[in-house]
Amino acid sequence: MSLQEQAASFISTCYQELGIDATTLGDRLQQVKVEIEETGTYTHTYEELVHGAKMAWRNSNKCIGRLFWETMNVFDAREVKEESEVFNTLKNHMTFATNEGRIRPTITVFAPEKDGKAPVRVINHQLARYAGYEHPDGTVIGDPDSIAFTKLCQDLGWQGKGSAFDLLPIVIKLDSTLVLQEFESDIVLEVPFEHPEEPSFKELDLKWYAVPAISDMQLEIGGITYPTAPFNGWYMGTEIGARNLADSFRYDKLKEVAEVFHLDTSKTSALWKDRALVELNRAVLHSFQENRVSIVDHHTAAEQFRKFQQREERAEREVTGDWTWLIPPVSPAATHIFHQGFKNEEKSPNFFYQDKLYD
Ligand code: HEM
Ligand SMILES: N/C(=N/c1cccc(CO[C@@H]2CCNC2)c1)c1cccs1
Repeated sequence: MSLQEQAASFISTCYQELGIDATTLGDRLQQVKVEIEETGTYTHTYEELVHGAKMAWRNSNKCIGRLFWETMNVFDAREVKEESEVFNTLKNHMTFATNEGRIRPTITVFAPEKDGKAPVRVINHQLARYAGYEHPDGTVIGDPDSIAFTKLCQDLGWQGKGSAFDLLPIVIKLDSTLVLQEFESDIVLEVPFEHPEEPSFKELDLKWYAVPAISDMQLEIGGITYPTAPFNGWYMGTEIGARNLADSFRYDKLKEVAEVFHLDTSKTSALWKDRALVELNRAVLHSFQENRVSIVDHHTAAEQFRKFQQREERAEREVTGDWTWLIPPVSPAATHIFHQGFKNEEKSPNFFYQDKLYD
């Protein structure tokens, strides 16, 4: 589709969903047509940007959390150009979103691509994430998923403490220069893990950051690409308890958890990994709840997703989805999602992967 057609399709849908009267729509479509003819691109109004970002979340096929798509907070940072302003805007996003634990789903939209180039990029995968250090003997401290990015930060002069949970700095790219800055430690809220019944669990010294904020995907609305549009929600417990801390290629903690519960790890048929997974996930949910930090268990999340499906049905919109991502990694068949199919059709507006600026 041409830019003009993509723009017309988005703006028509947007105005129809917002109940804006048709005469305004006609004027707007004409205005956009002229702007594209004159400049090769067009500028979204604030309300088009806000609704477009919400539609992108609603169209995210891999997301189980879409029930709340209309409640997202949208910050318009399209005029933010200076390095210090970019860092401040990102810190303000994290502070606002964290909200002392009552997490607010939020997106900050920076300037769109111009002549195929991004005015600003955030290099981090997430605004908050832990470093990964690969020692010469092959042992890894911290998050193996962060090894390459940690090396980049070190090349840029960053010194981590070398612990398993060192918060990484923010790295942005402006005018083809990479600049880094640490978040002040009070900006990133973290939750230490304890188990609801087993006091010795805390001796594992596990913790995780409160707010997942994806900062490396691009937002596409009506043919316009926003390369930097960091967005956050809250965690589903299994992301931390069944993947980040459990995967053998991540923090690989299942054996240590099994030992805390004196499980027999000599044969798989004792299902010690499954029992360790349940106890680790119970500890994650319990600890977030004890610290009054938003989190959702995978059963509640599935029920919320069912409600999203019902509401979309009433709005006469087909719910598309990627089944392989929508099913939770713990007890998937205990949710309704497992027992149905989804069309994995890509709608727009949406979020997309883009080139990683480091290897
Ligand atoms: C509010 C709470 C939210 C919850 C509990 C939630 C839950 C999830 C989960 C569990 C995943 C799969 C992640 C993985 O397996 O690594 C996911 C994926 C995704 N979510 Fe949500 N989400 C939430 C909010 C949001 C928001 C606010 C946005 C954007 C505005 C969003 C957009 C996405 C996208 C684009 C993906 C796929 C990412 C990829 O392809 O790598 N979600 N979500
Ligand atoms: N709970 C979340 N979970 C995720 C959502 C999207 C992506 C991810 C992490 O994706 C990584 C890349 C592919 N798998 C891990 C996690 C949210 C992050 C931002 C808003 S909600």
